[in-house]
Amino acid sequence: MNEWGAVSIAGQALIDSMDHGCHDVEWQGFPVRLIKQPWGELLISLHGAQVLHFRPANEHPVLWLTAQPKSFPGAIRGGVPLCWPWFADHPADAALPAHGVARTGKWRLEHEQITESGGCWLMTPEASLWPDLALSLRITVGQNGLAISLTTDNVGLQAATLTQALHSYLAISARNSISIEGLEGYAYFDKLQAMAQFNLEGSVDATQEIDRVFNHAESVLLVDHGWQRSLRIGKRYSGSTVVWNPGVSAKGVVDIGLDQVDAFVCIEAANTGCVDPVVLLSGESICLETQFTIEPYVK
Ligand SMILES: O=P(O)(O)OC[C@H]1O[C@@H](O)[C@H](O)[C@@H](O)[C@@H]1O
Repeated sequence: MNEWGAVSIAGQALIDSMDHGCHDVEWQGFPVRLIKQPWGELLISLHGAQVLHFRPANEHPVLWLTAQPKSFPGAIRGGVPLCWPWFADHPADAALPAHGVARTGKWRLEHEQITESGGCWLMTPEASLWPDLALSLRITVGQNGLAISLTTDNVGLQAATLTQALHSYLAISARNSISIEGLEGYAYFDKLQAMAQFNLEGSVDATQEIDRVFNHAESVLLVDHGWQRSLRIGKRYSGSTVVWNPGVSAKGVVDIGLDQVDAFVCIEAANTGCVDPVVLLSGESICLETQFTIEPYVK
């Protein structure tokens, strides 16, 4: 527990050791920008342009972060990894890394603006991550919470197809203390059943392993009865909502483990191959966005 009575994240000791302000520091061997302000805390990794941590003042963390990341330059589990320019396995080449190349790419901070109630950060890759596709990331903190927008521009001469996700690891008090609202009645593909298609009857049960891609373009409400918090997960330009928790499959996964599987659920704004792959003509762009907003808790 920290001074606000909130649960600590894996990087909390580092955050607590720093003064208010903005700092370039190292977390577990990864270069990060730590922003500590009266409005809250934000930790951004330059490796992967990944928001690792966000906590508005006097709140529990919004995002979960592993305490045992793979060594640099591996993919960091937690926060909001960028899956791009493909989500899950590459459709044609199994040798390519799952979830693409953005989450392990080198990024730089182009612009930072801090305000009384939040701020804005613009990031770009240090070098092109994929032929003919330019990428940039905007992170915005305001009174309404956190928004992350990933913009892809087709700077080539041919049309390009991509899939992508903002793979949010949302911190929770416990899996059996939450409800996930807004997906009822929607069609989904179940990765645990060879991508068979179903319609969701009732609400999502995330107390056990779950790996589903919903054909769903709306927002989701994550109600945490343990923390008495409602978190709205909004999005733009996304027709797929992915819900993932590894359940018992986390056993032996070094950067999760069975002790942590109860501490998060992933609800991801995505464009997936089975629902809404994106085709960008030459000169076109798409801005995939996810937003996290704390709303009044209603039992
Ligand atoms: O271990 P990774 O590559 O970060 O992926 C984690 C999970 O990410 C989810 O988005 C996928 O639906 C899962 O199938 C996958 O296991």
